[in-house]
Amino acid sequence: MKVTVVGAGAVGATCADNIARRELAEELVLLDIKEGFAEGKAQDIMQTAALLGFDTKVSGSTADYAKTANSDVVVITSGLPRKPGMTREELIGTNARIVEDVTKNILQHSPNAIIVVISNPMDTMTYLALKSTGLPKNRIIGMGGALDSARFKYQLSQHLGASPSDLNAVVIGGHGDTTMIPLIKHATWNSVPVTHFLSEEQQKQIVADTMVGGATLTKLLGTSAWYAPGAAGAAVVEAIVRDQKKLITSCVYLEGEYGQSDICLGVPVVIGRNGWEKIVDFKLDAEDQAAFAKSADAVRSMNDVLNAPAGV
Ligand SMILES: NC(=O)C1=CN([C@@H]2O[C@H](COP(=O)(O)OP(=O)(O)OC[C@H]3O[C@@H](n4cnc5c(N)ncnc54)[C@H](O)[C@@H]3O)[C@@H](O)[C@H]2O)C=CC1
Ligand SMILES: O=C([O-])CC(=O)C(=O)O
Repeated sequence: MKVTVVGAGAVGATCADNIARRELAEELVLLDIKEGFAEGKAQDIMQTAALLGFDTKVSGSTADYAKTANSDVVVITSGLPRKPGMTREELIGTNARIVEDVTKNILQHSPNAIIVVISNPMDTMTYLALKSTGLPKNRIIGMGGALDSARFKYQLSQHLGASPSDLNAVVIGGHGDTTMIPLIKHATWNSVPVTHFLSEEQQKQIVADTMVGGATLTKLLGTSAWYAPGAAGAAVVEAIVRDQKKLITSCVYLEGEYGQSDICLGVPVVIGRNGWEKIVDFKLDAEDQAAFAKSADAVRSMNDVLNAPAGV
């Protein structure tokens, strides 16, 4: 398998590092627009091979897309990250241009690639990637739910004193500070509902802290996070290249599922060699369904910015 990661910054390089050390590809190309940057990151990762014992061949490229030719999976992380006090949505103007340009270049050399979009605002960038390329919908996957669900499990683990890997919990909806929906009523600690252990107050706190997980780290770091985002991107790549049929909440194109159409939003999907292969459209209660509709409204108004005359 050949994987390309576009953007060799914090998230792209961390994602590439995870892919290499877990040998998710035989060949891995890092590409960046900044002269020499991707080559440098690739060499640095390759110099861990003797220490960590992996055989993935990692190389870098300064915007030479020919080197990415025939990639099976392409992860797009190119674009600006937010600074403290900003929302992800404020990145739309610059990042839309970058994502549209990168996707076009990628497909010229890898027409069959499955594309994993990470750049923010991710729900709108996923929609843009789909609409601007006209690719079959199953080949465009936005990564947000994998990360938000991992953060949800982290918050739950802190309150429960539980191992995060013992927890089952998902976040659906948009990947925004106010649009994500941590489904706490469905979360379990090895099959026992977490609501059994937590007060109403604690549950509210966990949901609120999960929703601003990215903003909290941005404030602490001065830029947005990369370890968990990079690992979450690699988890989606792993599900594809190993044809795992994993159920991972991801941002995909909806055509009536969860009552929404013509929008990309986070829902549980089965991921395998064909990209996202199936949406699991399970019945939400009235409260969660209303939250999903509200989340869709917010993402749809961001998508509308793409077509606005003064937009991108
Ligand atoms: N979906 C998610 O869950 C997450 C999304 N993000 C988003 O991922 C993106 C990247 O974040 P970081 O890696 O922290 O930023 P960064 O600034 O460290 O790296 C971005 C890289 O993109 C490169 N780049 C810019 N334009 C390019 C182009 N046209 N072609 C190729 N490379 C180009 C830059 O040179 C830079 O090296 C941001 O938009 C951020 O908001 C970050 C974390 C989680
Ligand atoms: O918070 C940000 O801007 C980056 C991101 O999407 C995340 O870490 O969830």
